[in-house]
Amino acid sequence: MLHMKHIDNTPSTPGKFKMEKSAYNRLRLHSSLAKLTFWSFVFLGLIFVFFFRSPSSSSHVPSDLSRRSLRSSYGGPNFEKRVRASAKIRSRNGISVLVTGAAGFVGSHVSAALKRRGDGVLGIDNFNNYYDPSLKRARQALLERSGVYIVEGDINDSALLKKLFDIVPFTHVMHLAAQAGVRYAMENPSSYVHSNIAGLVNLLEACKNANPQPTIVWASSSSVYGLNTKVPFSERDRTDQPASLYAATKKAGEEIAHTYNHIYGLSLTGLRFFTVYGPWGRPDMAYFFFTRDILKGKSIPIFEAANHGTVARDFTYIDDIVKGCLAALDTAEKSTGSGGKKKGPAQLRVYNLGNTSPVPVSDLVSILEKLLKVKAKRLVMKLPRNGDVQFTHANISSAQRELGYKPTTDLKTGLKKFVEWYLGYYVEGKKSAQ
Ligand SMILES: O=C(O)[C@H]1O[C@H](OP(=O)(O)OP(=O)(O)OC[C@H]2O[C@@H](n3ccc(=O)[nH]c3=O)[C@H](O)[C@@H]2O)[C@H](O)[C@@H](O)[C@H]1O
Repeated sequence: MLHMKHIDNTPSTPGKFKMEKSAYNRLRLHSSLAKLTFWSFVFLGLIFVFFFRSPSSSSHVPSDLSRRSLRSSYGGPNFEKRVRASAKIRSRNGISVLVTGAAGFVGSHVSAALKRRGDGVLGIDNFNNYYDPSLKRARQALLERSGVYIVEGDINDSALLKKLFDIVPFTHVMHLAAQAGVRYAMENPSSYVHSNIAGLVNLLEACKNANPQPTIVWASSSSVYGLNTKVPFSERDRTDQPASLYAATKKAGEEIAHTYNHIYGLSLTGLRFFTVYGPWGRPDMAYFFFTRDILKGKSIPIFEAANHGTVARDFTYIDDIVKGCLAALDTAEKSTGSGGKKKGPAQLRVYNLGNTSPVPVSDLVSILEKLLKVKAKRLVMKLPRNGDVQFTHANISSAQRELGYKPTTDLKTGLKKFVEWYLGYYVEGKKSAQ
């Protein structure tokens, strides 16, 4: 009102008042029309957004990945049928397990072993290209033949995880999806945070919300012992001086596991794997690319510590690791919570799964030379400061006592099996090793 009065009584030029007033009225009419048009557009825009947005893009779905996944292959009766069939328990006292990273090295072996003994197994894997994805596809094809379906998706996709738990009341989760490799962390640090931290939290969120809550067994790493010098490494030793971001994310995973156990009553068992090797292994690991490069006649870098110090690893054969994983699943207690609420204290465990006999890297090369019948071109180099530690050695007394874990394969026997597989897969199979 005051505003109007002020305008009405303020002619700019004498004699022009009347005309100015009608011009002002026209102006007001125009501005009202403009406002009306503007708000109509806003309103229509809101209606458009409301009706045409994907139903899966509601607030609990965090990323484009989630939207894409639900729109495309996930969902529908055929998908649910495949998921249910794969997770179906076929033995008395069997368990139903969601295996993350099922197309990976350890994941594919564990999935196959569970399926063989009649457990229900559903895999999930994002098939990323950290190493040759065709090897992951070949593992997938093998599992497919034994009735294990691997859903192609990321553990960061909470809508997908929720959907899987809605379809199957998994009793257990075997969490093996991770960004592995100690040296690659300097090249791509965020992939470690994405998979080993954000992915783990996302998975634990899905597990804690599930009803019933599953029991979780997951892969930690020998690298958490970092720069420790006291050997063999025991679970009671300090783990607060990691030498790589990989190790730091695995250590963080152990603390995150503690939190979810404490707040939500999730039963959690972390397994500290010691340099796992064997058939269908990871091409980024030394024993694997040494084999490839020895056969190609390329030189191989062999690390040594200061003053010609030996670099050694407690190399552990895949079958021994698989037995440890299954024993951890079988001895784990149930989670105590339901639908996000803790009902009582739950089990929280961590075990070393190693071989207990460290072997110098130069000896590993000698074994490969004999098996391949080719002399290696050795290029001895100083251990780079990019994540490697000088040695690892597991004390496995806890796993022995509580899981009945007893490794039986020495490095020579295990590498023989690896080389047989390698030659069959790459040389006879005429595939190119990348
Ligand atoms: O136990 C683990 O938790 C980790 O094990 C594995 O790490 P590592 O034990 O470092 O295996 P890997 O790279 O095969 O090097 C083997 C040896 O070769 C030496 N090495 C390596 C490369 C090279 O060019 N030359 C060399 O001498 C090197 O110094 C080392 O002594 C997994 O990759 C990792 O994901 C994690 O699971």
